[in-house]
Amino acid sequence: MKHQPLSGDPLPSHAHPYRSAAVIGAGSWGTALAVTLARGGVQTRLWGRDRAVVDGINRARETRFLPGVPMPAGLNAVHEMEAALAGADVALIVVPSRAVRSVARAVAEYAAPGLPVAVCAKGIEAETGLLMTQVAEEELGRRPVGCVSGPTFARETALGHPTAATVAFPFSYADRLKPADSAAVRLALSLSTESFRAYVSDDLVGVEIGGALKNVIAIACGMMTGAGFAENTRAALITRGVDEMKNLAEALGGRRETVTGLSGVGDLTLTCSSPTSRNMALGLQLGQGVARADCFDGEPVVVEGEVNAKSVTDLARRVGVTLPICETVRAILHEGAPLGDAFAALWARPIEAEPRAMDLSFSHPATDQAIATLAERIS
Ligand SMILES: NC(=O)C1=CN([C@@H]2O[C@H](COP(=O)(O)OP(=O)(O)OC[C@H]3O[C@@H](n4cnc5c(N)ncnc54)[C@H](OP(=O)(O)O)[C@@H]3O)[C@@H](O)[C@H]2O)C=CC1
Ligand SMILES: O=C(CO)COP(=O)(O)O
Repeated sequence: MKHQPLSGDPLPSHAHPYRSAAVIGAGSWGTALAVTLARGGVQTRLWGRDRAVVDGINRARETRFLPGVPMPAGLNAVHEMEAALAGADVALIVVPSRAVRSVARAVAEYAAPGLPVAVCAKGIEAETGLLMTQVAEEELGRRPVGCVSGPTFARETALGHPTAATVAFPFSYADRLKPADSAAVRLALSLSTESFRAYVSDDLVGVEIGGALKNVIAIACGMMTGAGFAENTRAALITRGVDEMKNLAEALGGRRETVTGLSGVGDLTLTCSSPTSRNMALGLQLGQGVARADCFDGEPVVVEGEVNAKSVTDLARRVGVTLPICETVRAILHEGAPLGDAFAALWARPIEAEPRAMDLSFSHPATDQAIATLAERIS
């Protein structure tokens, strides 16, 4: 039953959205999700660790994370975890991936037994190689843990641009008997408004691997674009990136077809297409030759693909999957490889079959000279 896809039917009409939600993390994505829930009529408490941000939301009804977006009625910010979780029907954890474990631990202290928790961070834990939901599960004990993922720039979501995302939770036997009561269906309904559509999945691995890898591949797209290459290059990276997602998802027990959905191809397309993406933006700057310390004018910015270039390749190596694009980004960001040489080597890999099923036994015709020429063009 574990890997049986849900049907494509509409969600059960007798399902009810949650009445109240706690959103843990008052940055740009946490606030955008809280705004979305509140607009749909869910009483929403947004927990932030920065008192000034919390006060700004409650008093001025605005936040520096989403300038110009008014906070709707039904959304209140709090600074105490206990207050955020009191009476909540569902909780969303929306902090950077490196903070998910400590925040989930704090949530576990006050969350009601059985409270469903959705993790909205994208990444793999560096120290353990665990998916974000697995990290949260370790801290949250017997509470159902799922995720929300998809092509969702926070600002566009908060401004009400039509947006879609996937809500994934494991589907137990009881959930299959009564899908209307499942956390996935109820959270999807809670998030759905006239501008936000939520789809439902039971394939957490497939969904989370898409979210973790797309950031790394977006850095690659940015690097190549920044170095002066154009649309052919970006399309190749996106398409071969999908292959990397599928292979890793499958090796970890996820489904290849999940990768073709919003959380995989959808998010990869978004993130690799726009400098609004912080991952793409980092790649663009590095490709233009800006030193890492000077990127984003030296401001600290959450770039999940940077740390995850290492964690996803560590994980892939452990399960015997090769991720050539992610390995290239890792080599540049973490192993001091010159950008031009690393991308030249990526393009000079042995010729492969597409799709994988075909066996090819000849080797790549590229000579050392051809590699050197491409490396020179990039650097
Ligand atoms: N922004 C987007 O468009 C989207 C982001 N995401 C994902 O959401 C996650 C969060 O990103 P995003 O909201 O954009 O990041 P932001 O930088 O906008 O906000 C991060 C928030 O997390 C808080 N935070 C950081 N570390 C901790 C910690 N140890 N304990 C408690 N709070 C902490 C920050 O608090 P402080 O300000 O005090 O540092 C801040 O409120 C990432 O994994 C990202 O990939 C997913 C979809 C869309
Ligand atoms: O995940 C995102 C959109 O879906 C946000 O992308 P960035 O973190 O690259 O800005």
